[in-house]
Amino acid sequence: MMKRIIWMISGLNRRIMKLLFALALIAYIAVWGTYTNMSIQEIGEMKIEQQIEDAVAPLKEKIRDLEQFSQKYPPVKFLSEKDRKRILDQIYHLASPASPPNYMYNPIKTLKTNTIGTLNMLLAKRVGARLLLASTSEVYPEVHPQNEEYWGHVNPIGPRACYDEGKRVAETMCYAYMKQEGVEVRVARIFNTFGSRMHMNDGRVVSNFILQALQGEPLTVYGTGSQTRAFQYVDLVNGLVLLMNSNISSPVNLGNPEEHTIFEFARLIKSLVVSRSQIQFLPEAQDDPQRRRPDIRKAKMMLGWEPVVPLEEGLNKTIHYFSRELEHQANNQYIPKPKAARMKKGRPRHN
Ligand SMILES: O=C(O)[C@H]1O[C@H](OP(=O)(O)OP(=O)(O)OC[C@H]2O[C@@H](n3ccc(=O)[nH]c3=O)[C@H](O)[C@@H]2O)[C@H](O)[C@@H](O)[C@@H]1O
Repeated sequence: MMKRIIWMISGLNRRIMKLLFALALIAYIAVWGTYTNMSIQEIGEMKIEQQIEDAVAPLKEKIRDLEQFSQKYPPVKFLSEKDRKRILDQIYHLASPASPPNYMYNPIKTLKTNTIGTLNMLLAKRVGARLLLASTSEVYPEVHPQNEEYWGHVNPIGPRACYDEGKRVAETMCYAYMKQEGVEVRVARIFNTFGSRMHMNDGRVVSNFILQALQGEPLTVYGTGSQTRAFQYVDLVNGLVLLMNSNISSPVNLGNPEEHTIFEFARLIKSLVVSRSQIQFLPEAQDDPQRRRPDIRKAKMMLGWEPVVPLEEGLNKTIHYFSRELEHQANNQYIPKPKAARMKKGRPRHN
């Protein structure tokens, strides 16, 4: 074999040998020339590019791995309408100022909350959510006691109209959406509810009287104090949850049927606080409903709900909460003031 190769090389003549050598030399010069013609800057750039390439390579690898990983819950925006899941299995629509001085302060806002706000909530139809509207005893002052069959009697141009007419139209909207669009609605007509964590400047009678009694100020009774109310502790929330989860789509009263005159109520709070405050009679509030007591037979029968916390126990809890808040506020040098309702004309008197 070796002999054969030597024989082949020796067989090439000198001319061919020279030609091969020249070609090899040209090729060598061409490659070296290209390299040496590159500027130092270009060589530097090449090196940086190479370094970037090296750093990015593992990241590219990682992205390829992640792309193979199938997500259980991909972002909602990438899903088709049919596959999108909703969190709102239920909506509690409780928004609205509730204290008369508050809702009368900005009647337009009160109306907007109860009308436009309720319409917005009724977009529940888009997601198939069930909507519970917090309505009010204010839809029916006039007959006594109030059961759900009574349709109410309100003054559409009075100072309370922004609230009670607002709530009435909110109920109307709910039932229109129920009939036309199939929205599931629940309507709770809530009667005078109070409790710990209510705002001290709320302006309703419970917070006003407790605050006045604790601060040694006169308890302000509007009118003669012979008007009545029935007060419910905030454990009423259990009634809302039961109603939401029931199949009752017609309105249901939630409240405590234990009825007191406002004067009796002022005396009760004075004694629970052990306060030396006087009772002061101010002019009657305009359009003030004179008698109110819920008929809660429907809630008892259909929801198995009735008030659990007795009035005095609920008041004691609230008094305790308010006195702690007052201590806290005193440290911050802030003195809360009870808010006054809109009055008929007249002079204050004391008993
Ligand atoms: O909870 C209800 O069923 C409804 O009734 C309340 O209205 P109202 O009962 O007039 O609430 P308060 O402001 O607490 O007044 C109760 C009674 O106490 C009187 N009052 C109020 C405050 C006060 O300092 N002194 C006083 O004598 C009022 O004139 C009224 O007769 C509110 O309108 C709503 O929050 C609610 O929907």
